[in-house]
Amino acid sequence: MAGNGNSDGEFSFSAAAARDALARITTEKGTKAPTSTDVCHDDTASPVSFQTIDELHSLQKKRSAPTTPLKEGGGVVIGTSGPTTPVSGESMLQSVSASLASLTRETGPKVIRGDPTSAAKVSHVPQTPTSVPATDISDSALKFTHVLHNLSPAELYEQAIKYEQGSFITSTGALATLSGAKTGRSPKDKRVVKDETTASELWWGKGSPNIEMDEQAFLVNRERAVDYLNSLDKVFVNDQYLNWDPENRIKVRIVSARAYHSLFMHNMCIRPTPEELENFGTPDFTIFNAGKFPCNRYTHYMTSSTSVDINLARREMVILGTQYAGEMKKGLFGVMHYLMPKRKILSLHSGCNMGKDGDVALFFGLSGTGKTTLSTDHNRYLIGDDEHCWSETGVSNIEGGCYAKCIDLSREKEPDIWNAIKFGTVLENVVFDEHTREVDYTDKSVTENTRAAYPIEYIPNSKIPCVGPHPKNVILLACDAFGVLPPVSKLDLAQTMYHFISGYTALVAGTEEGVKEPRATFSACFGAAFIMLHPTKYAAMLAEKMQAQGATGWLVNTGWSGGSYGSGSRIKLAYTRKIIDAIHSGSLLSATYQKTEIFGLEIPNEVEGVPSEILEPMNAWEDKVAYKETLLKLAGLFRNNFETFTSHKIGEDGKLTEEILAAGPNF
Ligand SMILES: Nc1ncnc2c1ncn2[C@@H]1O[C@H](COP(=O)(O)OP(=O)(O)O)[C@@H](O)[C@H]1O
Ligand SMILES: C=C(OP(=O)(O)O)C(=O)O
Ligand SMILES: [Ca+2]
Ligand SMILES: [Mn+2]
Repeated sequence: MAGNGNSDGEFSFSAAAARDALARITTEKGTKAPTSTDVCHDDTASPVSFQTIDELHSLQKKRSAPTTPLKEGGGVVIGTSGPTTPVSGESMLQSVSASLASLTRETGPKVIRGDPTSAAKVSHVPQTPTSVPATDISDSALKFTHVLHNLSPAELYEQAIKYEQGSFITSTGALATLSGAKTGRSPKDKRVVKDETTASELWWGKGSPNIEMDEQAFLVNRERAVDYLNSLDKVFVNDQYLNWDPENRIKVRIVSARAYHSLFMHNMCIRPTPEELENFGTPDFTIFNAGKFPCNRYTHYMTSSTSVDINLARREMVILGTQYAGEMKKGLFGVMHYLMPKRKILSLHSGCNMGKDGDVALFFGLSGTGKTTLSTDHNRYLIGDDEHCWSETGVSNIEGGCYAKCIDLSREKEPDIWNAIKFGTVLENVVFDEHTREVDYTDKSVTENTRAAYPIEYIPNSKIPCVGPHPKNVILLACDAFGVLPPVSKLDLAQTMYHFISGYTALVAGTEEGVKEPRATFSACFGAAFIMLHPTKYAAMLAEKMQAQGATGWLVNTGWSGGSYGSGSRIKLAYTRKIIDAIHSGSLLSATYQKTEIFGLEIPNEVEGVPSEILEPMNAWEDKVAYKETLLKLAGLFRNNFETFTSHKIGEDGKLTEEILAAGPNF
């Protein structure tokens, strides 16, 4: 019989022995309380060291060892039964108090470490010792804010389940949560403070994701968020890092109201060691996530009750009116798109993995094109699924976790993602069986954008630390729902830049209301929503790096074949994986190629494991006239989109700019 661990395969259990193991009940009556020597026990039961239920409970939890001893009577409050983690204590609390301080009143919040419901003896936390005129004292200054600092996943589970509606443990141990009314990002509600510096540095105007607000409006929203957070019994504070490149690591602090948000960022950012946390000091960037609380439309620049505001000068981000956790991750990505190019480092909206021989591939693409799915490859080391940096020395992941789509997730097609959905993983907006807690990944009742956020080490072949050498292949992913782009084509540098700047994908608008026209999306650098500078700045850096490293560009269509959405079908994931394998191995480089009309793309005649009929898209279409019309239509959309860039020079090289302009469709 399997499972009992006996080497000879036998299982034995003596009922008599088990009965004897029970401590005997003493029935003796007497005035004196029984001592351990009075209690009759046999040699299999050990003496108990507790006399009361409270004592028993106090034995259950061992205090986490702080890396430095906390001062006796030093004023830092540590909960005895509330969640605790080893940190620097006093300096951390003072730093958090400074983060949470109102900018309009003279006294900051009083902060205490630990859960407000814990039985901890609460003593005072030292505040900035200013003597405040009585008229400036407000009730909010008299109140304590409990700080739950860098809790562990287990502690965050307990917080979520106790206090946040819609939090459940699924059958595989993940934490199912609801993100509330917003189940995706709100790009129209993004605001960036336009000041003297950012006015000239950032990309503003048509096509730009940066919608302006002024410093004053930012401060109004900041105060709103901080007052909201301080009005709560407790706030969660995460101190973590971005970027696995140690030279260019950024310290981030996330202050939030929900355990869901804290666990999400615990998984998505880089987790500090206890020693690093102790020496964390002042963060480089702080998020105030008050997403449960709306912004006020009477505030200048506000057009809805949602606002995601970035102030680069203050190094702060404020979130009001959306609880979708992805705002925090992608908001920080935007900040990196500003900070990194200043250091001559290129930030990339791409997945990244590495083969056994150290060959690195980047996977660019808009949402839903396959960055996460294709970078998670059992035969390769995962460096990251979404946000990277490319510096003088190679690539590094910005994050410490992955954020995978779960809709229609299957164990067969995506085993590593499937297996990563376990204890510690945040599962957003999925539907599950109320009794078994088994998740139905096909259910879109809450949203189609169901997600799993897990630490990168949950993928068995992740590369820790998440860094690698210079990329050999740069793969541009497009999910072409028109079905006219080839499943794979090899690009020269000018074509790579043309398609990088275009940032094309086409998805289907609404799958529910029957067959609809695919909608083309062009998003510069495959991530216009997150870039801060003009797209040509990133493009020039990419061209320079690809040229210097001799990297090859590829365009891979992970969308439709044999017709547009409705008549054709999505290219099988198994075929796309074969195509990607052939790129990684280098075998696709030695294939014979032919050039397509209009787009001028080089397509291979053969790819191992892929039916050759589908490699030239026209072959897969029955109606050749419809194919040609659709192709021309898409070419027109590309041309219109690129018009805004025709007046821009890419880098120093005037020749490259001309070549890029010529690398688009010809018709
Ligand atoms: N041929 C294909 N190539 C890549 N992904 C595919 C393919 N067919 C279906 N899919 C599905 O499309 C989705 C791709 O999404 P994802 O990898 O999360 O994109 P991104 O990370 O770029 O936002 C996944 O749900 C995946 O299962
Ligand atoms: C989290 C996101 O990334 P992606 O869809 O590319 O995985 C997003 O765009 O909100
Ligand atoms: Ca994205
Ligand atoms: Mn992704």
